[in-house]
Amino acid sequence: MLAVQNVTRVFSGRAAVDDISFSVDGPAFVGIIGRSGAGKSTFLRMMNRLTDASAGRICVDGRDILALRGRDRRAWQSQCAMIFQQFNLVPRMDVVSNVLHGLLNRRPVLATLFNLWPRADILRALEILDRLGIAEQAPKRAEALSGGQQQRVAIARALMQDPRIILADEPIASLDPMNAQIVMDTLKRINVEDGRMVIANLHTLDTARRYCDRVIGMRDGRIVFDGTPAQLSTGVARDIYGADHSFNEAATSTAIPADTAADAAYAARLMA
Ligand SMILES: Nc1ncnc2c1ncn2[C@@H]1O[C@H](COP(=O)(O)OP(=O)(O)OP(=O)(O)O)[C@@H](O)[C@H]1O
Repeated sequence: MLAVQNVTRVFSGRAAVDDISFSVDGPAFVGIIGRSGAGKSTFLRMMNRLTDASAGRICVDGRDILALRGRDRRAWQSQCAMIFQQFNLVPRMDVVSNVLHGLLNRRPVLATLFNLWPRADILRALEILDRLGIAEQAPKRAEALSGGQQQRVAIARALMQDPRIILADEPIASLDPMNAQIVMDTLKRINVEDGRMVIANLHTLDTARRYCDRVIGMRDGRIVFDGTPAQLSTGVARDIYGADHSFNEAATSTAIPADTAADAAYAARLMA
């Protein structure tokens, strides 16, 4: 399904992503880990065609998406939705309108400018919000929601595009542990129930181990680990992060403290 072949991106003579290759056969949940500056965001941005590659190919079902131009490039961008650490919602706009903005490229510009959406689109947006457990937030301004709720709105906006692949760039880096779990559970549900591939840049090892089918470790633009969560030992993690023996996994943990069991139960209900 996805074949990344010798992809490189150079900025000012320095490779941010340096000749990386890997392939993914089915709609897996892939986590990319590595310390700051390893090249994780640059890779996701190349996948989404927000950043051009300097060399290489990214083939999806045999088609090199790096070669797409104009309308084909925009069509690809709507098939591969992006979720960001800072949610990137329009803060003063209501939630349902934010979700509808997932359709921006597919509806007449003038209509979207005046926030005039077909009834079927509005109903679909509400259905998606309901699925993600935040339908009651639909009329509120996005800025009135908690971080976890805002990230779920961003996921709903992504789903509105009906994408094949969801790219998530540090989706939980700004969230507290409980909201981080709800957002990760939501992404996992979409992966499992809808069969959409998820590729997520993650900054915590326990999250990568818990949610991913496959983990790719990057260091200085290169892939230095590609395996299952079970293979991601502390020693391997130390290599990926370029840390010495003082490297402490717990410091990167987003585990939920025991006294928030009720919140965890709520997250579990969402998964049911
Ligand atoms: N537009 C740009 N112009 C110049 N250099 C860039 C640009 N984007 C990224 N870089 C550089 O490329 C390298 C990789 O950056 P990237 O953001 O991909 O890393 P990352 O692993 O996602 O890190 P972080 O977790 O901090 O976002 C860094 O050295 C960064 O400074």
